[in-house]
Amino acid sequence: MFSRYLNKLRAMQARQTYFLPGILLLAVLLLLYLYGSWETNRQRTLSQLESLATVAQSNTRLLQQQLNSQLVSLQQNLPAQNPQNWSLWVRQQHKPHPLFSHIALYTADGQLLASSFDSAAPQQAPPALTRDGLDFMQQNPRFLRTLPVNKGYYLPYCLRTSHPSELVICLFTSTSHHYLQWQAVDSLEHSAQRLISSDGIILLASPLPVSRQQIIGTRISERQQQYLHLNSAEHTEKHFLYFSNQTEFDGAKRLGVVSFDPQSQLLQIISLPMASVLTLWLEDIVWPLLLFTLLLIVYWYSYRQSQKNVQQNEHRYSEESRALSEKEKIIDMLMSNIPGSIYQISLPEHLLDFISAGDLQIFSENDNNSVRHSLLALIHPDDQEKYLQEIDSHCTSGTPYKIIYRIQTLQHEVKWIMDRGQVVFNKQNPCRIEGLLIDITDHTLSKQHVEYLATRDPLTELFNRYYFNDELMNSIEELTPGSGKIALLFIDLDRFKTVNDSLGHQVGDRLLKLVADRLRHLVAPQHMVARLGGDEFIVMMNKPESSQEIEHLAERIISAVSQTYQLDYYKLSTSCSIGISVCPDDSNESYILLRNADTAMYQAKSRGGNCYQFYTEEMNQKVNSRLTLENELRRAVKNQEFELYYQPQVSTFDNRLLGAEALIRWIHPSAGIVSPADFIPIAEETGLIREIGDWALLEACKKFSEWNNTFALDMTISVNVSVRQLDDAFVLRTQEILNISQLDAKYLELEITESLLLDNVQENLRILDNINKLGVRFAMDDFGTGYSSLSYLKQFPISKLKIDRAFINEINNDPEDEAIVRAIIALAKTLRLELVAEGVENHQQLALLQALACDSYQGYYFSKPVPADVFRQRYLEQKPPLQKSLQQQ
Ligand SMILES: Nc1nc2c(ncn2[C@@H]2O[C@H](COP(=O)(O)O[C@H]3[C@@H](O)[C@H](n4cnc5c(=O)[nH]c(N)nc54)O[C@@H]3COP(=O)(O)O)[C@@H](O)[C@H]2O)c(=O)[nH]1
Repeated sequence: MFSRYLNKLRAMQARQTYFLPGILLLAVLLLLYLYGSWETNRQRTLSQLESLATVAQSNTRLLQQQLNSQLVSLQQNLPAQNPQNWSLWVRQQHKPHPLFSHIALYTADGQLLASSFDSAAPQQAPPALTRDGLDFMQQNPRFLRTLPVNKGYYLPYCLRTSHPSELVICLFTSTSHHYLQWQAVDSLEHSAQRLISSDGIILLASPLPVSRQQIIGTRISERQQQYLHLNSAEHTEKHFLYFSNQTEFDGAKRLGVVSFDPQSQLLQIISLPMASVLTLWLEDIVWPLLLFTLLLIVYWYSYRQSQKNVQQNEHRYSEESRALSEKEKIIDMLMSNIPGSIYQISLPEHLLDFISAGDLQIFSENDNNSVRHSLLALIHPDDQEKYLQEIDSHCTSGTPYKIIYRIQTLQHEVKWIMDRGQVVFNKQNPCRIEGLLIDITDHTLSKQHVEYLATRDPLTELFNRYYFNDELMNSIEELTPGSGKIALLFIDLDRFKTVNDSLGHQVGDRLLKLVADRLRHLVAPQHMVARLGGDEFIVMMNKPESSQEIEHLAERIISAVSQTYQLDYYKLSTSCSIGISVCPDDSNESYILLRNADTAMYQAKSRGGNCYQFYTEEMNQKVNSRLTLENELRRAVKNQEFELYYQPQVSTFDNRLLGAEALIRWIHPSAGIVSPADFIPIAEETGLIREIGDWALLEACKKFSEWNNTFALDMTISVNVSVRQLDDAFVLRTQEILNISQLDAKYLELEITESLLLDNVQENLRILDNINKLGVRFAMDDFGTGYSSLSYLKQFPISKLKIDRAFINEINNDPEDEAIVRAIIALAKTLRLELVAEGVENHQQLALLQALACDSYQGYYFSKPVPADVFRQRYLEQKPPLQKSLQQQ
């Protein structure tokens, strides 16, 4: 659209530039035409004047001839002797004649003798002849100076006669005689005739205005005489042309023809006023002039129209230009905001014809834009082949394409580019590419970073579990029969939890990083090491040569991990347990391989750790039975398959019932009673312990509330609490249970295992304190088997120690056990803690405990754990005798 206006405007402007030269040309042509027509008209007028002059000359000659014959006749009639009265003779001779009106007779010196004019009135007689004419005349008749007579002018034609008196006879023709009065011919109106004697006297001027009559008979100016060559010897019969400067006669500018008649010695001038010449010329040119004017008007009109159109188009052009520049600004702005650069490339050279600035700074402002860069040269060498292959394929298909490659900018920056373009064809030949380059560097780098994060463990920067799983599955898929094996080495740090809990997570994290570094350096590049989480690592060995190679790596890992670690303020030692599974020997499924390696690792742990263990099928069976148990336990929770047994706690000295420990039993529908030793660990691992523990606590509290009330007792109930149950919710739950059961908090004692309590000291301490604030007391179970830290003992709100069965069992035979029990009793006394000895099975044990002043005991010696109704019936309804013996059992 815009270019159409522009082309139109240029064409119009071009046409306009021809207008002035056109006008000039027309003017020149007009001038040439005018000049030509003027010249033609002038020549024609002159030629007509020439013709008229010729006619006038012959008329004059004719007049002369006739006058000559009259003069000759008068001369012949002259009397030989001078008469008395010449006037009479003149009257006699004077006869009417068409060519002259009067006769006069002069003396040789020009004095008038007589005339046919009225002599009575002197002013009506011709004046004397001047000498100039007479001297010149000789014997030949000729016209003399025109004379004024009686208010008129007469042209005398005179003959110096051969009379002895040298008389001169003159015939007078009035200048107003019709013969002399110039008759303008039709073809040349307003022409005038002048007769001038050879000595420059104006003889006749016809027509002549009255005001100019006095010039008749006068001599023309010297300048005119020279002009007419009157004084030269060139008087031949030729023509002279007058132009507009001839104003001698009537003051009007004239164009005329001068002919000199040597015979009559007269100059005959035929002229036309310039005004008439001009009129004739104008008549000639009027139509062409009108035509030209019309042409000019049309030309001018079309010029004006064209000018108007030019102005209109200029206006439109400027409007369009403005709109275009606005659009350009918008497009520039849009282009600069486009997340990329629009480009055009010529094929096959791959030279950039155009590339918008956009936000893709491939070229700096200093780059010479006139230099056409090759996009191909900018593409990273590693990506060029891929780029060319793509372009080639799209040169055939012509479909839009999307290629991602790197470019090196002229500032040596590497950018990731998404190139979305299309090949453009010219007559089915690929000629160029048009497209959009989008800078996806940030996106690609962040994607790479995300991919890195997605595949890496943030702490150790080893591969993470997800990436490892993918790689394991891929490796298994690629494995073909006979092509080799894959070995998984499942690594778990021994007692890492203790490090974490005792030295804090920061130290634990640093230890994990150091372990990861050692693994990274140990494992060859064709293998892979990853962190599964926590203190679990895994190594995937790709196609190990033999089981020896696997063992060798496992040994090296164990050795490396067990080397001392130097942390800022700590020197730490740890070890690891490794479980090994092999594909395809142990499984072709990645998750089974992992599970098997895990199982084997647990086996290694159960062997004391710091060793490796290959997976065996038996391990799996064990795991399977455990899984079965887990499922059944879930069902048991759902179906309330539990029952509480109660084992009495009695005074060492008099068997007085002090309280009881609630011990859970699982009444399995088919297997019968299942020991808590078998299912509590699974309940703890699966989290089912919360539900089970809550149930046991509620049940025990309800039972003892009931029994204390019913039998007006002061009995304490001890309930085992797993450390997995300890959280803020448990505090609330305990309060709630006390409320529900209406048991006084002072009768509730919660048993906590020492070793487990120390796993998360601060948190556990806070929770125990909160429970203790309810009035609930705590007993430390299995005391002596764990760390037996005195500082913790002081910190925790413990009111009772339960001496572990392991020390009581051989107390009578093993002095060390006795010494330990003795120490525990002393400690409890010092700290003012109650004491219960567990697992008292015989009298000797009881006796020794009595000797050691242990307050109370619990054990088969007095009673095994019994169901509630048995407990009620046996120990509440029937009071047991003091110092009950073994026989009662
Ligand atoms: N978290 C919970 N743990 C519980 C609960 N109920 C029991 N348990 C724990 O299970 C473990 C095994 O308990 P159990 O099979 O009931 O064994 C207890 C006694 O029967 C046994 N005992 C008592 N006297 C003797 C004895 O003279 N000889 C002998 N061989 N065994 C005896 O000791 C177990 C009581 O131990 P403790 O709790 O440490 O006092 C056991 O660890 C229970 O704690 C529960 O509800 N929640």
